[in-house]
Amino acid sequence: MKVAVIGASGRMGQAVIAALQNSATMELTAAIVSEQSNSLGKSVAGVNYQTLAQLEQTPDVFIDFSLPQALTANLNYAIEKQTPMVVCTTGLDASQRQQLQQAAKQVPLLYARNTSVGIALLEQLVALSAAALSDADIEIFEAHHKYKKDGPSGTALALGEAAASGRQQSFDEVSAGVRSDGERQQGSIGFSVLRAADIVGEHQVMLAQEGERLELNHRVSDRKIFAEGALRAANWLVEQPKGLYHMKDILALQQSLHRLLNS
Ligand SMILES: NC(=O)C1=CN([C@@H]2O[C@H](COP(=O)(O)OP(=O)(O)OC[C@H]3O[C@@H](n4cnc5c(N)ncnc54)[C@H](OP(=O)(O)O)[C@@H]3O)[C@@H](O)[C@H]2O)C=CC1
Ligand SMILES: O=C(O)C1=N[C@H](C(=O)O)C[C@H](O)C1
Repeated sequence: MKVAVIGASGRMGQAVIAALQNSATMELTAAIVSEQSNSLGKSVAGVNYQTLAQLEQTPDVFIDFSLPQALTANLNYAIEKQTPMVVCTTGLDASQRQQLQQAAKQVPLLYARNTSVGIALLEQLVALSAAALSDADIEIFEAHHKYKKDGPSGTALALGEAAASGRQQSFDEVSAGVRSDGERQQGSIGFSVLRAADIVGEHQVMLAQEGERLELNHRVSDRKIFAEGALRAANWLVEQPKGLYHMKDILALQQSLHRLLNS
């Protein structure tokens, strides 16, 4: 399978390229960067860095770990070439999320703010816990490396959305955003953000009640976890009809949880 990586020069782009070099079935055929990139004129894993406009050979799938400002051009290209795309970029605003929905009517897209299996499972556990502990105060903490541009992380927001959906609430109505001062409003979901050194990605969801609290933690110490998840997503996506998919669709976690809860 021919794979084009968008954001190829970045931390995640490099991790995906390393994972592709270990794959028996998938190969890197294009390393896409921005028009301003310092990497143009250089190569990686035997492939020259190039812009999307310079791409000559259409791949079987795109894996996008770039930045929000690249989204529109990336989606338009995927539609034009009728090529599935795994979108892993975070920090998208509401109109960009809307663009994803629209584009998915024309081409298969998988949107994953976190491609690890652990976070896909954690989202299900958070929805379940939020429903079961319906009065608990929910707070979400995330920690990442000092270069991360967006915050709260895409994963933290996805976990907040999972908690709200577990309580059949609208996330926008219950989200308190990043906490600063003032009393906590009952039923709100607050976020705390830490940026330091080389932390790869850590998330904690706390469900606190008087006298006890449940803490659900996930820590990634190596970006190959995200890279391998993205390859798994790409492998799965190329077999799907147009539509918008998520990691949970690949892993069928909802069915497993449902079976367990009903056994
Ligand atoms: N879903 C997941 O599991 C994960 C998602 N992420 C997300 O992935 C994204 C990238 O993270 P990370 O690798 O750390 O970030 P980096 O800043 O290291 O990499 C982003 C790369 O995107 C490239 N880029 C910028 N604009 C464009 C453009 N218009 N077209 C093509 N490439 C472009 C830049 O390359 P150049 O300057 O050379 O053009 C840059 O190297 C972030 O949104 C992050 O939150 C991160 C980890 C896991
Ligand atoms: O920028 C990162 O590094 C990460 N971004 C993703 C996010 O915003 O949730 C996923 C991961 O935690 C690493």
